[in-house]
Order: sequence, then C-alpha cells, then structure tokens
Amino acid sequence: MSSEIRTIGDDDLHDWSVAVLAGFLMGPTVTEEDVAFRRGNYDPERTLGAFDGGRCVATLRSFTQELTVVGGARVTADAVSTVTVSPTHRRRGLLTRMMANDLRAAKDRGDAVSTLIAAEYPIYGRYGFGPATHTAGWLIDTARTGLDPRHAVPEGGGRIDFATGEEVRGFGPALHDRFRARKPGAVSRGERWWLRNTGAIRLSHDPKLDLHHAVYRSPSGEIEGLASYTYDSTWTAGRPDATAQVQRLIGTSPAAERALWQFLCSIDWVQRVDTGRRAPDDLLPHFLGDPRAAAIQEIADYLWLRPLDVPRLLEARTYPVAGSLVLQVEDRAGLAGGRFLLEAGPEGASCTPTTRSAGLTLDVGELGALYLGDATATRLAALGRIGEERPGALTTADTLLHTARRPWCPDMF
Ligand SMILES: CC(=O)SCCNC(=O)CCNC(=O)[C@H](O)C(C)(C)COP(=O)(O)OP(=O)(O)OC[C@H]1O[C@@H](n2cnc3c(N)ncnc32)[C@H](O)[C@@H]1OP(=O)(O)O
Repeated sequence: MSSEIRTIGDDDLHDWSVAVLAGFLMGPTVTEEDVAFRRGNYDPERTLGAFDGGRCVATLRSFTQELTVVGGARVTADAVSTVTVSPTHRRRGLLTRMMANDLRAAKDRGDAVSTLIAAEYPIYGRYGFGPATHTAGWLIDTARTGLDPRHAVPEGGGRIDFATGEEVRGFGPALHDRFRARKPGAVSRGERWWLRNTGAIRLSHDPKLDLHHAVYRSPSGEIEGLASYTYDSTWTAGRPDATAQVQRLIGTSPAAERALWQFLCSIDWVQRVDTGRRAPDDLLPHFLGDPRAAAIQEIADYLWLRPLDVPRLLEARTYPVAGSLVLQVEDRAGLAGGRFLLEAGPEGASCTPTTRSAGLTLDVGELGALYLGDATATRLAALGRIGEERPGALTTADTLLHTARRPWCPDMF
C-alpha cells in the first residue's frame, strides 16, 4: 500500500488536523476555530500530508524561524513541527519521505539549518539532526530556600507587578527580542505565538491555563523580565497547599531572573515552585539561600539542529580566540557535506571548501550538536562519534566552539 505525499489544500485542513490529534494521542474532535487557526498560521507550501484512500495518515509542517547563534546573530532556520504518522501507517517510511521533502525544500530555499524538538531521542539522528541544547527542570521546596519573605521586594531595587495577557502582548515581543539577542539557542516567536500563549486564542485541545504574568522592572523602570505561571492548589490537612507551575520565565539580566524566582518562592501558600524547562546551567538554584532547595526533576536533550549550509552557519557565530580547523562533514542525504576550512577569530570567521587534509571527521548531526557550544568534540570523540585525524584537532575544536554558558531554547514548537 503506497500513500501519496503532497502539500495540503484548504479542503484538507480538517482531516489533516484530525490526523495530528490522533498522532499525538489527543481526542479526534476538531472545531471550526481550530481549523481557522491553522489556516491563518500555516504555510500551505510547507504543510505536508500523506493520504491513503482519501484519508490523511501523516502530517509534517515547517515554518521560517530565526535561531540565535553564539555571539547573538540570527540565522534563518527551517523549523520542523507537527510530525505525526497514524498508528495504522507507522514504520513504512512515511516520516522518512516527508522529512526528505522538507529538508530538500529548505536547502533549495537557502535556509542555513533545520530545527526541531524531538519527541523521542532515537528518531531524528538518521536525518542529520543532533541535540544542540538541553533542558533541566527543578522542583523548589519554598520552605527550604532560606529566603527572607521580604524578598517579594527585589533585593537590588526595581519592582514586580502583575500584567494582563493584553499588556504582555504589548511589551512581550520587545522584551523577548532583547532576551533572545543574548541567548544562543533561543528562537523567534510569531504574532500568533503571543496570542496563543497569553490566552487570546485557545485551540480545543490546548490545556486550559489561567496564566498569571509577573513583570520585573529595573530601578530605572525598564522591563527586564517576565514570569508566566499557574497554580495547582488544594486544601490539605487543614491548610492551603499550592504549587506554582512556571510556564515560562525570561529575563534580560541576572537581577531580573533573581527577582522573579525570589518573588515566586515568596508567595504565601506556595509550598513548591515547579520551574518548567530551564537551561541546565540556569542560575536559579544559586538565587536561593540553600541551592539544594531546588531538586532536579528532569534533564534531557531539547532543541535539535540539522545543518544545511555549513559555511553560512560557521561564519554566523563568534569565536573567543583565533584558530583554524579543517572539518570533513559527512552527510548521507547529500545536502551539506564536504571538507571545510574554518579560520576563526574574535573579529570574525571564514569557512570555505578546501582540499587540505581534515583535522576532524564527523557526521553533520554531530556538527549540529557542537554548533551552539553545548557538546564538546572531546566528549563526542570518546563516544566514537567524531574522528580526530590530526593530533590537537579536538582541543582546537573545543577551544573554538565550546561556550562558557550553555545554549537554551525556552520554547516548544
Ligand atoms: C518534531 C516533532 O514533531 S516530534 C513528534 C514526533 N511525533 C510523534 O512522536 C508522534 C507519534 N509517533 C509517530 O507519529 C511516528 O511513529 C513517527 C513520526 C515518530 C515515525 O513515523 P514513521 O513513518 O513510522 O517513521 P519511518 O517509517 O519513516 O521510520 C524511519 C526510521 O525511524 C525509525 N523510527 C521511527 N519512529 C521511531 C521511534 N519512535 N523510535 C525509534 N525508531 C523509530 C524506524 O524504525 C525507521 O528506522 P530505519 O530507517 O532504520 O528503518
């Protein structure tokens, strides 16, 4: 049985949406509002379906995204999302065919990289993706933080106020632009992201989240941070018991992050703060009087990168010192492989095809894992995933590529 893979038309949107819900184990009911949202949000040229006997059995869509790279530049990424294959049609190569279509189109468009958040680790390495950022989540026992309850007032000055969803839609995009300029791994958010994540649009299968928004303003009045969170509260053993569940918290300064975390930990009745997905090297535990009050709940890979244009990617980021490296990049899909000479320094970098002998050989997915500075070449070589062809090349790669702070992607897409 062979299914046809094609871009979808307006008439397919309902069935395509039903297939998405079935793939993600959600109820099959799709409302007119859900379809209208997808119609306004999705690029028909980049929304693929597989059809068998007229029924949609697989889905994949992509969209243009900006990815912040080391040094703060943004590269254009092909963000892959909403990947599902119906349980009736799995393991027949439908994902492989859809992915090949999308990556080829992204390459032809000139996108530097493809991005996705992998539901499961074993799926995407075969397509040239590598895990480029990680995520960690903590549960804070507020009674153990050792914080003075007066920390509801920010230590270093400034103030915290609540904001409505509408107010967040006003100041949020500019705050987020300042935040992402400082954080490799962060990605752009479109207008509809803000509508959907501040309660203005809710699809029928979205969880109902009554969000509170707390804003931090610096002593000079600049908005520097935003925490959006919900409560899960009960009345247990004669007293209130609540967990504050952080959905998102971003800051453009350590002072903003400190003020918001300390605020969340100081709210009466809140016994626990669930931090949601943070960078693994988040400063959070050290904002608490006792860092052990924050117990790690989860640590996992998060944003995966698939290089499509090696020279563009390597020239877009910055490097702390001068150095050069020849990379032999293997790409079984034939999209981005080759041998490249990287000549990098604090003033900029050039990356060009070369016939010089290679220092390192690696798969394009391993380059994805190294690119934002998270993985180290030395570690990947110890795992047998990178070959050192010239003594010292691993050390050079780590000196050039590895970063002091870890990249972080706060968003699910
Ligand atoms: C970016 C995102 O949207 S992440 C969300 C991904 N979607 C989901 O997890 C929803 C539930 N799962 C699914 O819909 C499907 O199982 C998918 C999309 C993961 C895979 O679709 P399929 O059409 O079955 O994949 P396909 O047949 O092309 O498999 C390609 C290869 O990946 C392997 N593979 C596919 N899914 C998995 C998996 N979950 N775990 C391990 N290996 C897998 C297959 O065995 C196959 O291996 P091979 O190349 O060695 O033969």
